[in-house]
Amino acid sequence: MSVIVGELAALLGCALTGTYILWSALERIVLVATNQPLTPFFRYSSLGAALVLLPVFTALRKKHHYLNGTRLNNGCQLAAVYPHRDPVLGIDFLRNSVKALKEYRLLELWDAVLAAHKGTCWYNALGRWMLLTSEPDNIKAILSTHFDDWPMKSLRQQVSVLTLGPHAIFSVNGPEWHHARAMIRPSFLRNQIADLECTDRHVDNFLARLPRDGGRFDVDRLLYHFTMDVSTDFMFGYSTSLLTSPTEEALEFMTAFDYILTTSTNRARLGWLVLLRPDRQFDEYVKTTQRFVDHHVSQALAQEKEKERPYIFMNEIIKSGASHREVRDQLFSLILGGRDTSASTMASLFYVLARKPDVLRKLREEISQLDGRKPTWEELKNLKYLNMVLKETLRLYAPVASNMRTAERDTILPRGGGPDGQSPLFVPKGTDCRYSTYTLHRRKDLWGPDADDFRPERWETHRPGWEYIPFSGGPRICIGQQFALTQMLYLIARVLQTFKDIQPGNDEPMRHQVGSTLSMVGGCWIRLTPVEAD
Ligand code: HEM
Repeated sequence: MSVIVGELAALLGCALTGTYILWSALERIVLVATNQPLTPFFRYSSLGAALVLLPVFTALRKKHHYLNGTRLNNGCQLAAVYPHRDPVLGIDFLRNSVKALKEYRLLELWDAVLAAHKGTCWYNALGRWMLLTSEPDNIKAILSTHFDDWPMKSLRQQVSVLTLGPHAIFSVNGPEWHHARAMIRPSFLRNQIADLECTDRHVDNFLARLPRDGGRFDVDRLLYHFTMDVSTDFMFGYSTSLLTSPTEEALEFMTAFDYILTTSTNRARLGWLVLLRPDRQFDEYVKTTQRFVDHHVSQALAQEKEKERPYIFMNEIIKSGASHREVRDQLFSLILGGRDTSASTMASLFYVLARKPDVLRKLREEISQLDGRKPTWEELKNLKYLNMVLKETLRLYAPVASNMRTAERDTILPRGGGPDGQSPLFVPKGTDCRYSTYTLHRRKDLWGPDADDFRPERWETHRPGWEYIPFSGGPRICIGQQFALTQMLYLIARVLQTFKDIQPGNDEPMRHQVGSTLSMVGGCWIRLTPVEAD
């Protein structure tokens, strides 16, 4: 009933404001053309007032469309609305979000909002109404069952275009995305992913950098160097060697890569306002990263470079017939997709291991089955407890902690409507929907009362569905999932074979900065005791 009343009121509002705007415009046109007013009520028309009423008219039209869609689509009900103090622009929510972001508790803020609104609600972001959800059924609809309704647009796409280029797999949708995915897929299907030789070389370099004297150090930075070295080696057959002897070119690339990654999210948040805030450094660094990738692509295309390994991702992509530009954008996507996500996950894991002696002890017991041998790929997969520990890390500290999609057309989400949030929800075309993986992975109704605790043992019985999406799900599921898991399992196993104890290097609480991936504030400081120190 309230939907019908609201719909009628919105329709009436639309009719009144629309008529006034149209009439004022006509009055002005007729006056200019004939020097005569159109009606005797001319003096009540005003172009200024019409301009002010235009956004009101647009808002009422959208509201009418939402209410009408809700009424006409069987079972749909209205979703909760965040109780804005400023419902026009939502400045209050923006201010809270910026404050929370600065205090490293943005994810907790969204968590509280979702808890207060039964898992789904509307909020106003500078005049644009957006959905926030942590409902597994909604996430499944967005990523899988209604995949075509929900392309990757808006902020996330803008970030990708800015940093990776227009052809990058993260920047495109529809046929272009199918094409990009098909181009990359063969690189990941090969059993070379299970070939640990390349990873092993970089793990050796990583282990060599770890202090053996029990001194505290920041493992976070070394992990980012490790993932960059290993990614570039797999992609180009040339490693940045940041852990050993980086070239000038590699250091320049790393500096540029870090800068554009940290600033791109903020730049994309500005939308078109970005034109008013040019950042020369950003543009320069984008060129630096492109030059770096270009250089290696050109070498491969000219086949000047002797193959150091039989299998290099770049050569596989080139074989697909892709243009130089496409190869560059995809390779850069793969480096971006792989470097920070894996490093962030492993940093969180080290932080936890330094504070969970029980987990560490169990892990070391399991690893001791290898009798000090380096694990093979099959052995890695059989280290059950290690696999559970990694799953639990990806649950609590999923590096891609939230994500967003945009409704391409009017569509329906299965949950979020009605007072209990369990009815279907009509979603108008153009709506941005943000989903919080952070909240989803910590929901007590889905994970039990100990959802906030790090408890790898839960994975003995838990068979996850859409309540667990560290690698996303559906057709756009992370293409590098197996590659990433193998690298991480291998590195952790080798560290535990080399060091018998991990201790915290400071008393700092774990805090994460939210960018395109999570990064640990202040790094991850630990102390290690080598096995031979008995
Ligand atoms: C812990 C490690 C990783 C995590 C948690 C992770 C997570 C994710 C997530 C959540 C997505 C979906 C993004 C979206 O739809 O907006 C994604 C996509 C993707 N990831 Fe990963 N990722 C990891 C490692 C890697 C690695 C190592 C690579 C490459 C070597 C990689 C390459 C990609 C690519 C290319 C996509 C885009 C797929 C598409 O759009 O079709 N990822 N990843």
